[in-house]
Amino acid sequence: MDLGAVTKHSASHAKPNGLILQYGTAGFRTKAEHLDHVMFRMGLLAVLRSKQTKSTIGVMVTASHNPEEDNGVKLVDPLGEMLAPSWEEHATCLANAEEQDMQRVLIDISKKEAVNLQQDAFIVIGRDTRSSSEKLSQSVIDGVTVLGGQFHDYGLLTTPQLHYMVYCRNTSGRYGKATTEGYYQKLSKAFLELTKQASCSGDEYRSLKVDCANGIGALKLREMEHYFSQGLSVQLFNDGTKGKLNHLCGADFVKSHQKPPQGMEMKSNERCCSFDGDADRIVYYYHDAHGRFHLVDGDKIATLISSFLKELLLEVWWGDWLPCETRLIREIVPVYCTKTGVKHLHHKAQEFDIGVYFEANGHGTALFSTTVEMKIKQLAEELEDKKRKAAKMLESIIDLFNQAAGDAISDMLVIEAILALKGLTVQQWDALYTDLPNRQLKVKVADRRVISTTDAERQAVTPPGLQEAINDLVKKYKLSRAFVRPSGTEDVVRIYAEADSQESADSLAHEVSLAVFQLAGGIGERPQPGWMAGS
Ligand SMILES: CC(=O)N[C@H]1[C@@H](OP(=O)(O)O)O[C@H](CO)[C@@H](O)[C@@H]1O
Ligand SMILES: [Mg+2]
Repeated sequence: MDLGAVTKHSASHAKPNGLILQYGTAGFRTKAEHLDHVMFRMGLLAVLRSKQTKSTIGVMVTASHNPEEDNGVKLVDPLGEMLAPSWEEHATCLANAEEQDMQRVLIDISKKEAVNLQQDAFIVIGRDTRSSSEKLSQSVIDGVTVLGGQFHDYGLLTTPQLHYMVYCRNTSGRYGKATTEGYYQKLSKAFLELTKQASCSGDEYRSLKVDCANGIGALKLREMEHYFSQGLSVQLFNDGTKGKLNHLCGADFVKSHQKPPQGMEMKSNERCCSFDGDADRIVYYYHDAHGRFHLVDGDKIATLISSFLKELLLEVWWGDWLPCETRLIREIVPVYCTKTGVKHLHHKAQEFDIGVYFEANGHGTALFSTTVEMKIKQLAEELEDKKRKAAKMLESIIDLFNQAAGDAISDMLVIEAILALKGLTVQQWDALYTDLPNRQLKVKVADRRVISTTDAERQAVTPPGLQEAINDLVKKYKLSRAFVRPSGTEDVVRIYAEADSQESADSLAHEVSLAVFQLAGGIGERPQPGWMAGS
C-alpha cells in the first residue's frame, strides 16, 4: 500500500474544515459540494474491503430522493448487500479524519480487519443522473487507483442495478451476467415467462404510467422497455427531459404528500406508479371515479406479493419437505418488525426460506434461500399439470426479484405480472385490506440523539417521560398507536400516529409532536394543529 501516494492525492481532495459526517442508513448524504473528499476516501475504503473479502465491492454515487443539489455515496458488499456495520464505522472514521491522520486511520482499519494488503482489489462504480455525480465518481476512482485497485466504471446505473452487478460478479455469473444487457434479459425473460400464463391480456392490464422522478429510472426503463414490451407497455412521465430531479414528483413525494406527482396525466381508475431518484423504491396509486387519490404503498405491495407466493406454494405443496417456518404459510404469513432501514429488513428476511420485506415507502424485495430455489427448480421438472405450472411460475418469479436489493424496475414487473395473472385491477388490489388512517409528522429538536428507542423503534427509552406521555395520549383515541424516532437521514424526529379516523390520527400525531417538542428539546416554531401535515 503506497501511503505516500495517498497523502499526496488526498491533498487534492481536501476535507472542508470542521465538517463531520456519518455513514447513516443510506451511506453518506449531504450537499454535493461537500463530498469530494468523502468520495476519494470511500474509493480507498472500498479497496480495503475488497482486499479483505477477496471480492468485488460496489460504490454507488447517489442521494436517492434528496434534492438535486445533494449527493451521497454508499458501498455495496460482496453479495450485493449493504456494507457490514463494523465497516460503516470505519467509513465514518475515515471520512472525518484530518489529512495528517489519514495514513494512521488506513493502517488501523487494515490491522483491525486483518486486511491482506497484497491481495488484489476490484471495485465497480455506478452513479445517478445528478449533475455532480460524474465528477464525484471520478474522485472515487482516484481513491481506488491510488491504492492500486482495479475498477470498472458502469457510469449511469440505478442503485439496484449496481447491487445486481456486484452480486453477479461475486457468484461467478451464476446469478446473471454483470452487464445492463444481462440485467434486462434476465428480468424480461422471467417476466414474459410468467405473464404468458395470464389469461386476461386486456389492455387494462398491459399498460402502465410511470413517474420516473426525473431520474435514472427513466433512462434505464427506456433502454429496457423493448425487452418486455410484448407483456407490458410503459408510458414514462418525468423522464428528466424537462423537470428537476425529485422536484414535486417521485415515490418519496407521492408517499409523503399523498398526492400525484406533477406532470402525470391521470385518468380515473388508471394504474400509475412512481420511482424515486435512484429507482430503488416504487409506489402505486390511482384516482377513483370521484377524483379521490388512493396510494398503494409498500405495505400493500408486500401483501400482494406474499399472498401470491403463498398461493403458489400451496399449489405446489411439497408436504413433508416443507420446513417449519414455511409450514406456517398454510395458515398465515408471519410478520416481523425491524429497525428502520433496508439493511435491517434484508437481514431479517434472510433468516427465512422465503422472506418478503418492504418499507411503507416502497423499498423492498423478496428473498429466497438456495435450498428453496433448488427445490423449486427440481419440482418444476418433476411435477405435472397444475403443480408443475405453479412450480414454473415460482421459478420465474425468483428470477424476477432482485435478490441483492429492493428494485423499482424489478418490483414493477413482479407487481404487473401478479396483477395480470390474478386478473386484478389496482382498485381490487387496494381493497385487499383497509389501512387505518394515519399521519406522519416531523419535529425539529436541538439534538435528535436525545431520543433513543427499543423494540424495533416502537418504544422511546429516552428522554424520560416521553414514552409515558405517548402512552397516555394513545389511550385517548380508538384503535390507535403512535411511535417516535430520530430520523437516520434528516435532522428531525419522525412521528407516526394511526387511529380509527383521519381526524383522530391527525390530532394524535399533533399531540405527540407537542410532547416531543416539550420533552426532547424542540427548536423553532411550536407544532401547530395541521402543522406540516403530510410532511
Ligand atoms: C419515513 C421514511 O421514508 N424513512 C426513510 C428514510 O429514513 P429516516 O430514518 O426516516 O430518515 O430513509 C431511509 C434510508 O433510505 C429509509 O430506510 C426510511 O424508510
Ligand atoms: Mg432510493
